Amino acid sequence: MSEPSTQDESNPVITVEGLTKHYGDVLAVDDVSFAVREGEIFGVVGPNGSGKTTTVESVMGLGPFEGEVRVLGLDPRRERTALAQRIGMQLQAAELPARLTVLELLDLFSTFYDETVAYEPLLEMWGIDDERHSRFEALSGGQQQRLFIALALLNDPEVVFVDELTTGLDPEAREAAWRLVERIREEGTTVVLVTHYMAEAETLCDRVAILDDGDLVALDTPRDLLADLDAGRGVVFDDHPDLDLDGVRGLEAVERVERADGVVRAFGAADDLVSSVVLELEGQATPLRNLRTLQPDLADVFMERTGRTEEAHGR
Ligand SMILES: Nc1ncnc2c1ncn2[C@@H]1O[C@H](COP(=O)(O)OP(=O)(O)OP(=O)(O)O)[C@@H](O)[C@H]1O
Repeated sequence: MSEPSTQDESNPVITVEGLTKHYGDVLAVDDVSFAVREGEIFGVVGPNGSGKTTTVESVMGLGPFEGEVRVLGLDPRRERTALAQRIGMQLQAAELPARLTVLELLDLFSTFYDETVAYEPLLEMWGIDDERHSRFEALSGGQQQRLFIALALLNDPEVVFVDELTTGLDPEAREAAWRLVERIREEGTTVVLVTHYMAEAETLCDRVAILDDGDLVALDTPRDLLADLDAGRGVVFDDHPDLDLDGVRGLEAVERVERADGVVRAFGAADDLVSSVVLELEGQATPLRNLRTLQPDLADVFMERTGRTEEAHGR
């Protein structure tokens, strides 16, 4: 989980107030408000169709919306051209001409900006300097990710928008992409990260806005969202007919015991939950098997706020 954030709270780089967006009869974003602080990784999280892309596209000035939005002090509807010079957007593979080389792509995207950084340090920094003459289609998945980031940083933006960077990547490539995002922030750039992976948001983001069906259902640091959870933590182990759970049920640390599907789950918020359960069951003839802990995560926060699992919605 991220360390407590150290951003300047008095200086939001993005403010969103009452953002509302309809596509015909579909209410895609419903009265959403939040602010993004300078230097943070801000997550926009939620299941498919919850309104993440619509929110971020509105903030970038792509298309009309209702409400008030300021990015770096600019109104994205009236000052979109000026804003485009100061923000970075991560593109999707499908948006790049596959046969162009890395240098040709940098040339192409440079034409959008009044000023760009020098290519060579950028390519070196993201470890694709040896690939400058390679076609996009010939790059490995990891090299493509790094090129997306280099292109998004070509105009030395103050805020960069990263949308589903890790969708479809295997766990190792995903972690490598996370390190890239952290590096962007280390260079002093504010990052707005769109993802439907709750675990990704929990790992990477200083604060997250969780959307569901166009509504903002939670906004805070992952740590505080988890601390507010009623669910507490849990311990789980294999069930056995000879296990007597009365003692466990009576423990001060245990708030609830569930016995179903061949496992026993004991929940509670106390730090000594695990140790007191283990101690209580130690004397019994049946040994504890497959003991493990259950830590609540952002998916539990989503479930508590919406009454649904994220998978159950919009897929
Ligand atoms: N161009 C469009 N025309 C009509 N409806 C749209 C359009 N774009 C999005 N929507 C609808 O608006 C809602 C929010 O979509 P949006 O793409 O913002 O969600 P999302 O959280 O980014 O989802 P995903 O992860 O699938 O991109 C959905 O109901 C979607 O079907």
